[in-house]
Amino acid sequence: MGKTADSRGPGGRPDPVRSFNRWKKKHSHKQSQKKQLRKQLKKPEWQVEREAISRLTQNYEKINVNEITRFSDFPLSKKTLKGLQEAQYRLVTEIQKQTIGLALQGKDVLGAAKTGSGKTLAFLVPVLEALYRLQWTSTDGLGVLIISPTRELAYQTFEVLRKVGKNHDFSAGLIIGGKDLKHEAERINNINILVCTPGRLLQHMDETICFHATNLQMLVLDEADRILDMGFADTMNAIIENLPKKRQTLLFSATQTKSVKDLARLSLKNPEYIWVHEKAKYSTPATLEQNYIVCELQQKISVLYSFLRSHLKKKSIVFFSSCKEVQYLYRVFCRLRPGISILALHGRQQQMRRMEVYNEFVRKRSAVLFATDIAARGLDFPAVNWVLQFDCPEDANTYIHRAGRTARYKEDGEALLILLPSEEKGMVQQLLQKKVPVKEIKINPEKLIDVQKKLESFLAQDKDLKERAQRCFVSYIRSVYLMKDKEIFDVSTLPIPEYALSLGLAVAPRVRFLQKMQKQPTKELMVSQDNQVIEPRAPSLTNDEVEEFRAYFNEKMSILQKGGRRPEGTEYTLANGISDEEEEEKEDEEDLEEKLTKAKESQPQSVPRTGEAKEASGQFLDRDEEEEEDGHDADFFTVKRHNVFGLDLQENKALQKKEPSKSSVKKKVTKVAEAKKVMKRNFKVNKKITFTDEGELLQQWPQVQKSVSRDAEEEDSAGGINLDKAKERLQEEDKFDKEEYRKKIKAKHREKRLKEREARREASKRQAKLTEEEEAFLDWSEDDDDDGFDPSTLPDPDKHRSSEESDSEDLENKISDTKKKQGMRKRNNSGVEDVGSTGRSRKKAKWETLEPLDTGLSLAEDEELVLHLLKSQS
Ligand SMILES: Nc1ncnc2c1ncn2[C@@H]1O[C@H](COP(=O)(O)OP(=O)(O)OP(=O)(O)O)[C@@H](O)[C@H]1O
Repeated sequence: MGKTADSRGPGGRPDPVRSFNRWKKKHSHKQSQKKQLRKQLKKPEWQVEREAISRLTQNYEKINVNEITRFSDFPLSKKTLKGLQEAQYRLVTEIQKQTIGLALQGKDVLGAAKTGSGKTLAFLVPVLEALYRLQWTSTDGLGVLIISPTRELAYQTFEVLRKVGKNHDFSAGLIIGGKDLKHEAERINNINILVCTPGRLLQHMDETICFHATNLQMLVLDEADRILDMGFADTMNAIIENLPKKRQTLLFSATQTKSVKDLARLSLKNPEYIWVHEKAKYSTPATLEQNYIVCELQQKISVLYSFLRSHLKKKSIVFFSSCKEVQYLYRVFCRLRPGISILALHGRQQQMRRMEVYNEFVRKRSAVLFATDIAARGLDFPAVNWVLQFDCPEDANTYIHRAGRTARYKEDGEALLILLPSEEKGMVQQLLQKKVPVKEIKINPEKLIDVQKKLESFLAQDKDLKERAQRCFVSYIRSVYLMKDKEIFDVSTLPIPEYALSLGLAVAPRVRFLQKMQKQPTKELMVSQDNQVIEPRAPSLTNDEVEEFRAYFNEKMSILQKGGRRPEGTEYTLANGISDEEEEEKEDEEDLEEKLTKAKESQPQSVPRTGEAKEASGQFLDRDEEEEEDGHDADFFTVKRHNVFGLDLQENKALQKKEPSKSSVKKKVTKVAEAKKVMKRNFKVNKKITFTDEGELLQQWPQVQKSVSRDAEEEDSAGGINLDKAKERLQEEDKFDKEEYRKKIKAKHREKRLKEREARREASKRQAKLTEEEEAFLDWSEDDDDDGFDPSTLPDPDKHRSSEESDSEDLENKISDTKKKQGMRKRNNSGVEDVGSTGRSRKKAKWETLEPLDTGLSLAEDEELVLHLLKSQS
């Protein structure tokens, strides 16, 4: 009130002086604000940014998880927020809410949350902010490493990063292999955020000059439990060695590792464990409906076909345990034409094809993707309705990841697991332990469409398909054999012949390790010392053995992928970014498995290999196995196994010391002993005989001995191998061969000489003819002078020239012949050749020997004549 009275002048009118003062005050305040703004605008961008950064970092400590519902509730840079908004990310998910704040504060974080809950953004947002805070530029080099277990997952993460981080100025790169290493190497040094697979990253660390991670600020492991498991152990150890100790580390997965050992490897500093759904009733998304069916192995293909026929409008992923199964069944199902488009994704495809399939499946509204476990983790295909696990997953974690390809981020989805009767109890138990709610449902037998006959007819027409079926068969059996959990996976309970029939094969391909395995129980009975009857059981590998084997396999594959070259002092697990999961499906997997079987055999208690000869004549086909036989390393289990764990030299020695008894017990098999064994068996080599055009008999293989001592050898062949005599014989044979060779070479040279002379003679005849023609032409042109000149009547200048050239060559040849003869004579005289004088004499001879020599004699006679002349000259 008083204020109003004051501001008014007499008569209630406003006091103009006071009003003016008030206006002046307001105006000057506005002016000063404008001035400040103008001043700020003049500031360099980096300074404005720095001030904004300092305001943000001050707010980091004030983050209250309970108050956060949106990304904008976090103190994030405008660039990141803009990127998130443009990609339609506004509200945060639980894992994002709980981890982003901690990560912004610079803490090491282990985050676990159900599949499809948004873990990718939970680490990408802190990644962008970390580099923004430091005002990172391309000249600062590599700032963040994001490692994914598969190429597809790395690609997907990279795409999200590009989308969300598009307003930032950092450079991001994707290094996943399958591309030219050089091409990548040229760009890798300018990358600030690198999304990669472990193998390819290590390859660059080792092979790309100038590539280093010394400035690294943050390491992110997506699907951390997978990356830290045995399959990637060596690669990851080597990568970590190349990283600075002072850095921030973020680990994310739906099934997080709790292994202290793993975490120690990463040297985490007081990490924050965030298990979002630890107390949840189930470990899988609430919107995911999960069922399983139990059916016989031989029914599975028909079940799958019937399933597809009844879900034609849906988008489904079908998981198989091996690559060869995917390859075969994909082809067969394409031929069966179920009425839905089928795609296949596995580790043996070309990178381009893999990318095509991935993008195609993302785009499709209804389709079915046949895949191996390379598609099990992290992939975010939109709107997948069904996940069907055709083969039982190796453990509950794999189940969770596979099933998690559907029902992602608030969407619904269904998962169906197909179990064999022998797998049911163990697997269901494991799933329930892991809080996975699965219910059994029954197949309606009336709706089951049997496709076996169709498959049989396909295979009868197509040999290639049949071979694929055989490989698929062996591959599946092996995958079961190799499974760690022997309570669930028992290869001896599989209905082998029925399974083969269901694939369309009339006869089951031979699976060598199975045959050997079946023989083993007999041996066990034999070695039983306390006269107790031991139940025959399938020999199974211990978990450790399987793990060792897998790790060894990875290592081997990486070397193969690098073309067999392995830089000294480095231990690769994977190369070209091919994940362990992919590699498990490679052909060499089988090679190694076979090695494992062999290694087991080589142990003292293994079955003696008496049945080998019988097996060799076995009626069954097994191409893969035959290939695997080659190049097997008998001692792989002892020597290579040490490498698997990256033990240092001391440990190696210690291990070797511990095992002297084993090696001394084993008798060393020399080549001689092997040969004797073969001789005892009356082993006969097949002969390859061919006939010449004249009907003459020629033995091509094995080569018949031609030396003189052959008879002698035959005489004492009864007495076994005499090494000295064998050596002598070899020497004789060698001499004989050399002599033969010399003769052949001589004959060849002679023939060549004769041909050359013949050619020269021909050339000189042609020359004579041409000179005649030329003269005739000149005469003719003079006669027809009035009719005008027709150029087409001219002789071809090229021809003419070439004939001239050939003449001059001819001439030179002659000269060189003469020279040779002279040279021969000279050598004969003095034994030393004077290069200078030869050159001069050549020049001279060129002008002297112009006339072609035609004596009218035969070549041999010519030669003799020349020699005679030369002799008489000397
Ligand atoms: N805050 C968000 N708002 C909206 N959608 C989101 C959000 N966060 C993530 N999503 C979406 O959720 C889906 C799953 O996210 P993401 O792939 O990160 O899951 P994940 O937890 O990594 O799954 P997985 O364990 O299978 O790897 C994606 O399609 C993603 O776009």
